[in-house]
Amino acid sequence: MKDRYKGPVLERRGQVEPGTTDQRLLDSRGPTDWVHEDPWRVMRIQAEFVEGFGALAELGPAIAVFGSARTPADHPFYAIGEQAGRKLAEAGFAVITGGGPGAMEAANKGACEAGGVSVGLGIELPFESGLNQWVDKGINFRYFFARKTMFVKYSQGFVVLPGGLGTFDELFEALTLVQTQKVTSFPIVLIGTDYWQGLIDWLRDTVLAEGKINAGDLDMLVVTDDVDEAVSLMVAAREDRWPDPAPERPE
Ligand SMILES: C/C(=C\CNc1ncnc2c1ncn2[C@@H]1O[C@H](COP(=O)(O)O)[C@@H](O)[C@H]1O)CO
Repeated sequence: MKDRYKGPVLERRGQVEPGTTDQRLLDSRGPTDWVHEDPWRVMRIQAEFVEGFGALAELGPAIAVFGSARTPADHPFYAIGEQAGRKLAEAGFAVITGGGPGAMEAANKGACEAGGVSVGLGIELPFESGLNQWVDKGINFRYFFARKTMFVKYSQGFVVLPGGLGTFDELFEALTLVQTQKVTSFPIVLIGTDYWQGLIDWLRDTVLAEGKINAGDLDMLVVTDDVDEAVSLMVAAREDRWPDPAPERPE
């Protein structure tokens, strides 16, 4: 039996697969199981990174706004989300959200109505709701981890409105990246003191007290009810990072 090379892979004896790669590509009558297998998924994952990087590369300074998908349009936090989107846009930031309903929709609406750049990074979910109507540049991701890379790579700060597990996931990922110095000068502002105070107390009284974080780690978080304060912190971080003239993002 001859050696068989498939790209860099050598196959011999019982490991040799019948047919050639070209045959498998061109033979439409072949089995289709491969579309559900990991090597094919890797290509789709790669494609999500390529699409995301390509679509967002020239976005300019941007802030991600996170928050509950379940915030109703008549809730005060919807109005605060809208205000945050609007004021961030007025300060010259693109606004990036998860592109879904609730607090995400509110921030996109504020940014869009203020004439800013309103971005939605949606996620394919079993109970699909699609990108909200206020997203002007949208990408729908299959994979959470590819989508999360985009939030961090293309935002210079996070504004976090009250939310549930999805919001916690995004918040704690950002905190971990700052703590481990994977990202620098990255302000994280939680809006809604009543909502977040319990978490802050637990982080201080239990997590810090048990030595699981350093006192300085708590300084990563600013908690406020004031959208203007949140926006000012984002502007100050932008000025620190790109002091005059207008910001140009490094790769
Ligand atoms: C629950 C419903 C729709 C969910 N649709 C979502 N679309 C886009 N992004 C989402 C969605 N759900 C969660 N996310 C992400 O997590 C954060 C919100 O999660 P939470 O658990 O609601 O706090 C948000 O920032 C998104 O990035 C139907 O109402």
